[in-house]
Amino acid sequence: MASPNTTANIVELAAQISTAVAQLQEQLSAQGAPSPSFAEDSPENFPPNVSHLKDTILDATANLHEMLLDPLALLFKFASISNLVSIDAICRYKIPDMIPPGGQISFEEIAEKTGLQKGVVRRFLRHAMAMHILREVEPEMVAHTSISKFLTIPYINGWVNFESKDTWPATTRVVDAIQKWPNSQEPNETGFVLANNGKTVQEVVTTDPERAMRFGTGMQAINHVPGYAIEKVSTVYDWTSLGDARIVNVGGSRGQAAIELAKNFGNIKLLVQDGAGMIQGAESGVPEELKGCVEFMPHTLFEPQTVEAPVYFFRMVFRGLGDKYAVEVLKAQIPVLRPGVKILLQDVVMPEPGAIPLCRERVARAVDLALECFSNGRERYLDEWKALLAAADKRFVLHKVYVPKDSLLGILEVHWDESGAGEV
Ligand SMILES: C[S@@+](CC[C@H](N)C(=O)[O-])C[C@H]1O[C@@H](n2cnc3c(N)ncnc32)[C@H](O)[C@@H]1O
Repeated sequence: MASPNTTANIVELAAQISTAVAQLQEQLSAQGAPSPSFAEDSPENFPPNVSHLKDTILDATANLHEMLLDPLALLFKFASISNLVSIDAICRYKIPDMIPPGGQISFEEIAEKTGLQKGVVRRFLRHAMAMHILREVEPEMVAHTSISKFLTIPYINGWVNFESKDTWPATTRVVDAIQKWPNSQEPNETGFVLANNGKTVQEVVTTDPERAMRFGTGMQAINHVPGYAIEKVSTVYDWTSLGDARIVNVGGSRGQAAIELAKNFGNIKLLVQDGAGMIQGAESGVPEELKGCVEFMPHTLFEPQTVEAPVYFFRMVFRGLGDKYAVEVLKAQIPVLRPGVKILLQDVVMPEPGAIPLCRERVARAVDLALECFSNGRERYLDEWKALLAAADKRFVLHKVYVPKDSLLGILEVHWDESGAGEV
């Protein structure tokens, strides 16, 4: 199925843009929200009720723009690895932090503060400015845009660092890894491993605290992806329907999602399981009033589950695993499963081409390749989820899929059904 947007001609696209922009402006004005701009105080997000208009405009403008590019120009736009050079440089030297809010700084001063030659500063900055990151308000004087202001958030700066030092070198080796180990599902046969002297992500983060910190900071930035903020975990599923349930949160990291759920649903208790290193000291992050509602237990994904509970919750765990390992994790839960137990998988159900706005589809497909790069993990289409469950045991029955508006991070509700009656 081809993306429907590619069939519109330039006049139709221009008309779509014109109509949707007028509607967007009308809605923003009615809500007293500012018109989008690169001004440094421009809000990061639009009001949520205009997201459909934003999607329409982003898709139509992208299609119009890309339709007008020559083939080489289009390839250059998407293959342009030099973009990360200037972004890396300005973040590594923390240049956005040097600009006073509402003020400006000269190339000369930046050169003094960074120890770089002024010509080098100018080169990096003007490249970044061509992407709307920073602006030259008068010759050789630099001020913020909304984008450079965003880069002053410490963990966003940290995410750029992660992208430059960890993601980028590994990504350049993805196709090499596929050539070397075709169809591999092994976490030690990836682009990341080729770029890191044979070490897996797990080996790197458990032996190198500086890099572990970078990975952690990189993950924090995910909160800015629509639907991925930890606060959203409470809204994506009807947790009250579980009653006074005890939930085992497998691969629950340091309890971020569990704490969020405990805050909002006083009647549920959560046991967070993760590797011993990951949960070490995590109890101290549980707010006083939630102590006893969120507990921790060292437990690896592949060990047979030992805790009996009515609900098992996995958030963004399966996407990091190839099918072979994902099946093993499901099988590891079987010893404690009883009829009616729910297994909630919060992960992405990959959309078919054209099923969601192109701007979102591109993000989903980019993340899918990143999962390949880091661990031979993957996003899964609905039929692949079903096949995965069936491969583990036919008593894992998919009951329902919840996909929130504006996000792909949904919940697959799976029941342990000894009748093997099939999905609803
Ligand atoms: C992408 S993170 C998701 C973390 C958390 N569920 C969340 O949503 O923020 C994957 C989690 O799986 C855990 N994990 C990966 N392999 C594991 C293993 N073999 N045993 C235990 N935990 C593991 C990691 O430590 C990490 O916390």
